[in-house]
Amino acid sequence: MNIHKKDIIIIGCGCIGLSAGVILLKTGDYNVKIWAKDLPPNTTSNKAAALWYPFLSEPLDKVGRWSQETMDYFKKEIIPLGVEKTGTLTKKVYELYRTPRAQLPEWSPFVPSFRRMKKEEMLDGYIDGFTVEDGFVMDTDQYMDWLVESFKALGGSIDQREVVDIREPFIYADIVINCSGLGARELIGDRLVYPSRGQIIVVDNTRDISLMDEEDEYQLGYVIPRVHNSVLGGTNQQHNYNLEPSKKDTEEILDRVAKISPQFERKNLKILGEKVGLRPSRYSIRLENEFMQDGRKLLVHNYGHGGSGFTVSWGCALDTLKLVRKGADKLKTSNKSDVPWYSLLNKRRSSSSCSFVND
Ligand SMILES: Cc1cc2nc3c(=O)[nH]c(=O)nc-3n(C[C@H](O)[C@H](O)[C@H](O)COP(=O)(O)OP(=O)(O)OC[C@H]3O[C@@H](n4cnc5c(N)ncnc54)[C@H](O)[C@@H]3O)c2cc1C
Ligand SMILES: O=C(O)C(=O)CO
Repeated sequence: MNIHKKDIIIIGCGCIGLSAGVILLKTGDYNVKIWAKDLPPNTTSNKAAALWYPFLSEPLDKVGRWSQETMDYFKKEIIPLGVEKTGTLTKKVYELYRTPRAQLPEWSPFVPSFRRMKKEEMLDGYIDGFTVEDGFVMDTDQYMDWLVESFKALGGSIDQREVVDIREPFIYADIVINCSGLGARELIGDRLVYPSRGQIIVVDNTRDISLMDEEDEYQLGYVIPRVHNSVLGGTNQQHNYNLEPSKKDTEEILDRVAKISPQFERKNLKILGEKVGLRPSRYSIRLENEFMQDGRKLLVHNYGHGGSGFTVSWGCALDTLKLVRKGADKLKTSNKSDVPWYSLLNKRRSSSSCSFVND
């Protein structure tokens, strides 16, 4: 531990916490430790498909910028390392509709390669759609393992431990990053974050294009080709905490993807497994500073990424660094005569009493 660097504790070892940790460590200004209840492969992040595509997350203008910054980071820092290392493959993506879409997605102005699909690209049964030429997909287990390796190679350390009281990590660090995903509901009492249950099916063959039928944002049909297999999805069941795969959902997903193209009819597929994850949904991704303990401690919130955690991860990590820098400058130095931290423990706090500082 280098005493000239500021100590930071990140709560959470999903794609959000790990990306933030890598960006902070790359500056050379911080000692970074992750505390997390669950480690890969037992995080929501490991249950994701995953492809780069803004989905089920707000606010769409910021999601647009964060998505483009993430795409730029992948192109510069990750894809050149090769698929064997990172499990990341570039794959064009088609978003398909059976009804006309007058409006372009609000995030699209931020993504130069975004365009409406041409007639000749359309699949049977669809009349409208969008495409991003330089999209990419991650085999999430392989990608998460690479993220952990990268974080540790930069000097980061990971403790598997649950944080029951948000004030605990502040005993050891003046700056804490809250990347707890759905856990923020309990950790800081944010009842605005809730689960959107997603079930996926892993099948044996890979394909050349990611195909997403989001005609109905709850009855999803998508095929996401990955390195060694493809992922079929999916479901979007809000406030559903069931982590067990459901036979009914599997059957309905297979019916929906068969409608995308006859090549995905179940007779042509070999099911390798099913996964369920609870997307950390929130009306808006929370990425902001909160000053604690009379301004002597800084809590940076980075959670609530819904269906786009991977898609915005590096953009949000870069903004986390900006927030840390801005917040650290404003921290009051703790002097010894201050009230000791444990005397605050009997003052229960609800999130509504937090003083949010939007930087
Ligand atoms: C089926 C499915 C498909 C998806 N597909 C895509 C996709 O194609 N593209 C995309 O961009 N996104 C996709 N997503 C969304 C993406 O998975 C999430 O947005 C992302 O995983 C959120 O990352 P996270 O790090 O915030 O959360 P998580 O991965 O849940 O990590 C949270 C971490 O915080 C820890 N934690 C929580 N509370 C505490 C506590 N009190 N003490 C200590 N540690 C704590 C947890 O243990 C964990 O380590 C998909 C999601 C699902 C379910
Ligand atoms: O199911 C999801 O959350 C997606 O982002 C599509 O892969």
